[in-house]
Amino acid sequence: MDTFSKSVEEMSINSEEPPQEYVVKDCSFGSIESSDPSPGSIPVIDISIFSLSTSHDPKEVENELEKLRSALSSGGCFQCCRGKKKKKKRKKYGQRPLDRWSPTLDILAQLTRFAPIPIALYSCNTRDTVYVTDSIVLPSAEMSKSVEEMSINSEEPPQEYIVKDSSFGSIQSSDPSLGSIPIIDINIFSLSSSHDSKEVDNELEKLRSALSSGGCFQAIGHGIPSSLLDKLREVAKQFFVLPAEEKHKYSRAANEVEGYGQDRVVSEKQILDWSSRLSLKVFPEDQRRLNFWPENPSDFKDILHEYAVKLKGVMDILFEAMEKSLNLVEGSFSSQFGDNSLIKARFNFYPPCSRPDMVLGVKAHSDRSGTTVLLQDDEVGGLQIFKDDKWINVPVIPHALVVNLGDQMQIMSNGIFKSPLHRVLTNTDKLRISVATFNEPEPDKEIGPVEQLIDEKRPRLYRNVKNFAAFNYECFQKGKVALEEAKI
Ligand SMILES: O=C(O)CCC(=O)C(=O)O
Ligand SMILES: [Fe+2]
Repeated sequence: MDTFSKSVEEMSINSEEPPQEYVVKDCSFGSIESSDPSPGSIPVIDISIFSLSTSHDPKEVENELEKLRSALSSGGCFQCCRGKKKKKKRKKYGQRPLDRWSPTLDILAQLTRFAPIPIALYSCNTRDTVYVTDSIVLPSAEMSKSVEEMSINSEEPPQEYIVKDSSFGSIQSSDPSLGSIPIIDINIFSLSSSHDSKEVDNELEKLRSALSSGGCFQAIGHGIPSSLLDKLREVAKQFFVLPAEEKHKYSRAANEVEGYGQDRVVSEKQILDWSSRLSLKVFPEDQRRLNFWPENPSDFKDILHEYAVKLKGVMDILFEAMEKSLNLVEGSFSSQFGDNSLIKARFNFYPPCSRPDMVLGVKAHSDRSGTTVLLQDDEVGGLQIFKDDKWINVPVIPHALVVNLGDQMQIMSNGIFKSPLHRVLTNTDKLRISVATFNEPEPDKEIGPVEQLIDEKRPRLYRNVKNFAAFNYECFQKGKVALEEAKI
């Protein structure tokens, strides 16, 4: 089977010769043993001194700051330790979960108050050793004001938010194209419905056509009570309008996805989105990190849980219908997600913006998920899908759910179903809320085009992939598009 190549762990265990893709041309760096160890040439800095909560005397702080300035302006690198703790026996292999770095990252974040430097640092161990596990970038934007604050003061968006050569106009001025996103009654697909087979076939054909053209439709008849959808939007709004200090209790770490915050910044050139988000993993249930689930409003957790359980049922109906619409064996898609597939919820909050002609709520992207189900705001539009070479508005239908496919379904369907490019426009006077839920395969499960969809007329378009989330992130950092990179 054609797969992404073996992991380095596998090759190492078998002492295999590294394949061509790993070989650095014209290499002259030798192995780690043969390079000059130069002990002491990378300064070691005790960053706990910079923590706001410590009581070091100002002289000590100044000394350490000077060491920091000198390290960063010479080599641009240092090893950090935190206090003078006893040396603990370190595990031979394996990294700490990244959330354990958070206290260190917080101190590093505080550093930018002292030193206005873009810090590109690495996750650090508690004592003297820098493990290069995942680089984090804390450019000034990440530390600066939130979009909520700027919106309240009607501030002009800073440079980092301005989309160059923007021509998207504001939502009011773009072509409404009502009706161009199909509406599908998914109740017809549920086992308990009593529709005749002709009706079911018609709706399956509508589904196939929607997903293989725009990759998107509005689902009605999904069975989730309207009152629950209203409550979900309401608790989301209540959370986002809380004071900043309250929301910051749930802030995500700079190098993590879960929690409250703005864009995860991976490059200095990145244009920022005019939105705040709260991202939470809801399934598998035992992987929930409840410390990120807001206590305020008090019914937030229960409502999200209730919605998530119902949504899982909707996803099951959708998978079955998608398989049927392509005459596939039952489970062709769903079995690729595994028994412990992930569902992540992302609450999006778009405050009004004084320059909707130059700033986007979310820049154009396709979702990396398998399937995304989106609850839109009940009044304010903004979502646009790129279809037939133009951006079209997704109309607001208060109790419908927008279904758009993600990249992994495009791969599994061998390119028959589409993962649409979409974006969100801002507006000058109304805030907008949406709740996106992303269904993804278990990270360790290999996914790939369903064999039944590969033939001479339609050869295999994509390789098999594992952990598409990580692959996608890697590509994003390099300015590449994961779907393109997964092509054969
Ligand atoms: O807010 C929306 O309508 C869409 C949000 C979105 O595309 C996302 O969260 O991936
Ligand atoms: Fe999206």
